[in-house]
Amino acid sequence: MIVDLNLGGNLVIVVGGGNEGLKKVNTLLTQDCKILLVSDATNRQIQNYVKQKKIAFKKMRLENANFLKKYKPFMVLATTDDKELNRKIVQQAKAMRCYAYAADDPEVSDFAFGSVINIDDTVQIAVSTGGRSPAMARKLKLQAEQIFRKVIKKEDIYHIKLQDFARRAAKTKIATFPERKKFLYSVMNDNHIKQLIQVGNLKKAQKRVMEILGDMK
Ligand SMILES: C[C@@]1(CC(=O)O)c2cc3[nH]c(cc4nc(cc5[nH]c(cc(n2)[C@H]1CCC(=O)O)[C@@](C)(CC(=O)O)[C@@H]5CCC(=O)O)C(CC(=O)O)=C4CCC(=O)O)c(CCC(=O)O)c3CC(=O)O
Ligand SMILES: NC(=O)C1=CN([C@@H]2O[C@H](COP(=O)(O)OP(=O)(O)OC[C@H]3O[C@@H](n4cnc5c(N)ncnc54)[C@H](O)[C@@H]3O)[C@@H](O)[C@H]2O)C=CC1
Repeated sequence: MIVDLNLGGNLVIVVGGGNEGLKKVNTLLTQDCKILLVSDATNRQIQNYVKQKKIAFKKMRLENANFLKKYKPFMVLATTDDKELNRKIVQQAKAMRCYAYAADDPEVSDFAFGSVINIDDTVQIAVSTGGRSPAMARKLKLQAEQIFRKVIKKEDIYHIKLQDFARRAAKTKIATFPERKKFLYSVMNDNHIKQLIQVGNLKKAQKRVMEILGDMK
């Protein structure tokens, strides 16, 4: 089952600062969470993230998973190349009731990663083969990406941002679901809004949304 997890600003701990650790950090940086990386060594890209204060880093050689007890993570990702250590980390994380993942052990992980197309941090499209072939998931993602980047236009991204604005306003100002739904579709189909979005004028489009909302009362 593919779900879109809400990390809700919580702490995610990534153990291991190699290729897999970096991949996970890159994914997490598109999400709303705090990131702590624990590893005895890292690569340059990770060091850049630390310098830019995008992630916290603890340089540590681990023998076991006891260090986790000092934290209150929402999710723990074990990405070292030591299978035994990754397992201990997953066990400890589960004992602490957080989501646990090991890069080398789909059996014990609470979830798997899909191969994700990320368009402007606004639309995400995931390909999963359910663990059958990660390499094929990646290949299909690359094929699909060419198509999706043509189909999803800049205007669609603006419309999503405007819908976000309009739904928030609707939730406080329109009492029933059918009316809110009708309002959101009228925003999407409004010719004036379409024109404003074409020229990238989100501010004026928001003003027009509030006018439509006012007219509904
Ligand atoms: C189950 C899963 C759990 C998880 O880790 O999430 C998992 C597990 C494992 N992958 C392994 C190997 C490879 N993984 C990749 C690539 C990706 N792996 C990803 C996801 C997943 N990998 C989950 C299932 C997703 C699905 O089936 O759809 C992607 C999609 C997303 C991501 O990692 O973020 C990302 C592409 C991202 C992109 O670029 O778009 C490649 C290809 C390459 O590197 O070129 C290889 C080598 C070739 C191959 O094996 O296919 C091994 C080691 C096996 C061994 O030791 O031999 C394990 C562990 C095991 O199976 O035991
Ligand atoms: N899920 C997936 O898609 C994939 C999973 N893998 C698996 O992921 C594992 C990790 O792969 P890579 O990141 O490429 O390895 P890597 O060797 O690049 O990175 C391992 C990292 O763990 C750190 N580390 C190892 N032992 C440690 C300890 N005791 N204490 C603190 N830090 C420690 C190292 O310093 C290094 O930064 C591999 O075992 C492989 O089986 C590999 C490729 C894809």
